Amino acid sequence: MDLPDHKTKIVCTIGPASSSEDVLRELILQGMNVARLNFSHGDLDDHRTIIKRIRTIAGELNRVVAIMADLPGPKIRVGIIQDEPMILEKGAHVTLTSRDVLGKDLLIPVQYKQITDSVVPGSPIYLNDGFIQLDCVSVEGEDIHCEVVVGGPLFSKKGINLPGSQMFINPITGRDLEIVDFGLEEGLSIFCLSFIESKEDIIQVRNYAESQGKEIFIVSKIEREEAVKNIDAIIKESDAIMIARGDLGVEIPIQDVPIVQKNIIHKANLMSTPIITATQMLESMTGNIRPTRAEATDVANAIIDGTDAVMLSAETAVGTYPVETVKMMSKIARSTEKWRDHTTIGLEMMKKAIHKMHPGVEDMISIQVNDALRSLPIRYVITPTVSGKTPRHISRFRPDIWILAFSRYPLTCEQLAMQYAVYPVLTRQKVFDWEETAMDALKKSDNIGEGDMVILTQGQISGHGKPGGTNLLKFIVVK
Ligand SMILES: Nc1ncnc2c1ncn2[C@@H]1O[C@H](COP(=O)(O)OP(=O)(O)OP(=O)(O)O)[C@@H](O)[C@H]1O
Ligand SMILES: CC(=O)C(=O)O
Ligand SMILES: [K+]
Ligand SMILES: [Mg+2]
Repeated sequence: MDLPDHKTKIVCTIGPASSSEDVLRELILQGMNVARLNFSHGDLDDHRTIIKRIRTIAGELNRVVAIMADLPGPKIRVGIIQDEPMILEKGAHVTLTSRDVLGKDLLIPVQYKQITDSVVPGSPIYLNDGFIQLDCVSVEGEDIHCEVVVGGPLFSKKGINLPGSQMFINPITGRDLEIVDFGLEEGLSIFCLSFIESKEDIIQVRNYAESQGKEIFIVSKIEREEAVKNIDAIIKESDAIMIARGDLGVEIPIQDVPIVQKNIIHKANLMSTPIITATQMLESMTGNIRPTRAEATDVANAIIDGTDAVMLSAETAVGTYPVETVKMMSKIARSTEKWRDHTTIGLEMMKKAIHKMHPGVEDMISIQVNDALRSLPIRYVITPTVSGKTPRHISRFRPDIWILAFSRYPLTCEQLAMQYAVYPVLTRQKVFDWEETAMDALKKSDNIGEGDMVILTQGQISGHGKPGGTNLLKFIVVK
């Protein structure tokens, strides 16, 4: 077992800068655990090729690399601008139009027919992740006349945000479901839902996959005010959460993003729901070999907040230094985790909060394990798992040793790839004696020696041969 030197997981968006075999291999070697494919960009054939390539290389390197399909959702975009960029000057008058035209002479096509119903005079309209701001002056047929409040260069296909305006598109689009079909055909199980507002959006996609006999793992992206309001129900219904700060930082006041991030991470930790912090983490490394101090600090703070994974977007999709960026992220993670190992603040807070909920057997097991880790020289926690639940429960305390999650299920292993401190190990055959299997694997790879102590969690198999919940802890001293 080739255990990494940091326990925070790294998600990389794969794009033109990172889809070659060489770069993918380096990304994996430097610490990428999850490859994110953004289906807002690229065509399906390209994505299919990249999926195959990632699987081949991960297999060669004997690493678990999860593949995550990020669905476009109802993101509104600018159409095609003829002479890019179109320069929008402060105070200028421009026209957005839902007509199917090429963008030129301060006329900007928009790929959302009902934009004329969504906005009213006075509505703010943000372009390009909020870098450009327009105010609606008047709506006339299919045209919206606007004044530029904050100017800048505008390129084709950039996103449009209409915070506070009523939207007339369902968060789950027909295109999203087509991509779910494609993903299922390619054997993917992890899907990110963009711009969802309530748990019903999650249920809709889950039911859609179920109607095809497939179980999927849903990462709910929090990037709308409505989703922040409904966060408790959304976490309950989701398999994982992503704080998608790119759109979120335009949809809600940017100064609220840090606190929303902290609150959502804490809630997700309590529910043992894996959480990804995304966007602009090392943004300046898209073009520079080193990040800013503020960016390095942002990555560290997200880890201290309790994030399971940190995500790279443009940095790895289109940046000049994709491999160096992942390397930098790994280094920041390692350094931050070293500090965490000397503090018990997180553990105590989490224990208190869990006792206040209605803890179950697995909650108590996870507390016991983490208490034991503090008092005994334990090297690993071994958690045989079907669904991934037990390793997730233990992981939320952010232990300083690895949780080795042995599973027969490849999809469970993939889904655990985004979980802090969890190292998934795929077992090829049905295992009857987990103690023997796990100890053999550890000894074979020199991860353990005589006198070392490990914890094994186990569940009982019910009369029907179905696995029950974990309810046993065993302390093993290696002989
Ligand atoms: N498969 C791809 N092909 C081409 N460019 C890509 C691809 N994936 C990402 N990119 C580029 O990388 C940039 C950053 O990626 P990111 O996933 O954050 O996209 P986005 O469109 O800003 O976000 P989202 O659609 O998730 O809200 C994008 O603006 C796009 O230019
Ligand atoms: C990742 C993403 O969609 C965002 O940050 O908006
Ligand atoms: K997307
Ligand atoms: Mg987004």
